[in-house]
Amino acid sequence: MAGRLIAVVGPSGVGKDSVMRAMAERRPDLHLVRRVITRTPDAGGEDFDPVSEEAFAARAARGEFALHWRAHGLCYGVPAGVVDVLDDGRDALVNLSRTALPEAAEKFRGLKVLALTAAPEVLARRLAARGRESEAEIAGRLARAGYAIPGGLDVIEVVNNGPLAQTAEAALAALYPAVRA
Ligand SMILES: Nc1ncnc2c1ncn2[C@@H]1O[C@H](COP(=O)(O)OP(=O)(O)O)[C@@H](O)[C@H]1O
Ligand SMILES: O=P(O)(O)OC[C@H]1O[C@H](OP(=O)(O)OP(=O)(O)O)[C@H](O)[C@@H]1O
Repeated sequence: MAGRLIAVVGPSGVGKDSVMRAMAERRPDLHLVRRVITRTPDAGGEDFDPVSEEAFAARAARGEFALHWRAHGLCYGVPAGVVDVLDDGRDALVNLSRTALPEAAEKFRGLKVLALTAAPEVLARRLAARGRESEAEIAGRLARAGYAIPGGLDVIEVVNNGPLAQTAEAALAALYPAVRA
C-alpha cells in the first residue's frame, strides 16, 4: 500500500519542525522531507537544502518540486522525490504552508493534515527564544498566526502547549491507532 503524505501545519513557532523530529525519533520508518529553501545556509533550525532565488526558479521550471510556494519573503519547495518514498509504502512528514494545502490535497490522495496549535503568548515566547528571525520578522509571522486551515481536509488537531514528547505521542496515536485483537 502506498504511504501517506502527512502535512504538518500551524502558525510560526507552534513547533512544526520540533514535533516532526520527535515523531521520527519514535518511528524511524517515518520519512522527514528535507525542503529546498531560499534561506541563508547557516540559519539553523530545520535541516534544509539552501539555494539562491535563481537556482530555485530553475529547479521549479524543471519540474523538480511536487509543491512550492512563497512565504515570509522566501521560496519553499518540496522535492518531487517524495513520491518515490510514498510509492515505497513509507509515510512522509512535511512542513507545509497552510496556503499549499488545497494543491497538496489534489496531488496527494489521502493527504493527512497534522494541525498544531499553541496559545498566542507561547508562540511569541518560542519565536523570540528560537532567535532565527529579527523582531520585525517575528511580528510578521505572528500576524499570520490566525490563518484558517481550508475546509474539506482530513485534519488531526494536536495542541503543542505542553512537553514535546507528549505532543509527538498524541500525534502518533492519532495517526496510527492501535489495532485491537
Ligand atoms: N513543546 C515544546 N516545548 C517547548 N519548546 C518547544 C516545544 N515545541 C517547540 N519548541 C521550541 O519552540 C521554537 C519553535 O519551534 P519550531 O519547531 O521551530 O516551530 P515551527 O517550525 O512551527 O516554527 C523552537 O525553539 C523549539 O525548540
Ligand atoms: O502559510 P503559513 O501556514 O503561515 O506558513 C508560512 C510558512 O511558514 C512555515 O515556514 P517556516 O518553517 O520557514 O517558518 P516557521 O518555522 O516560522 O513556521 C511554513 O512551512 C510556510 O513555509
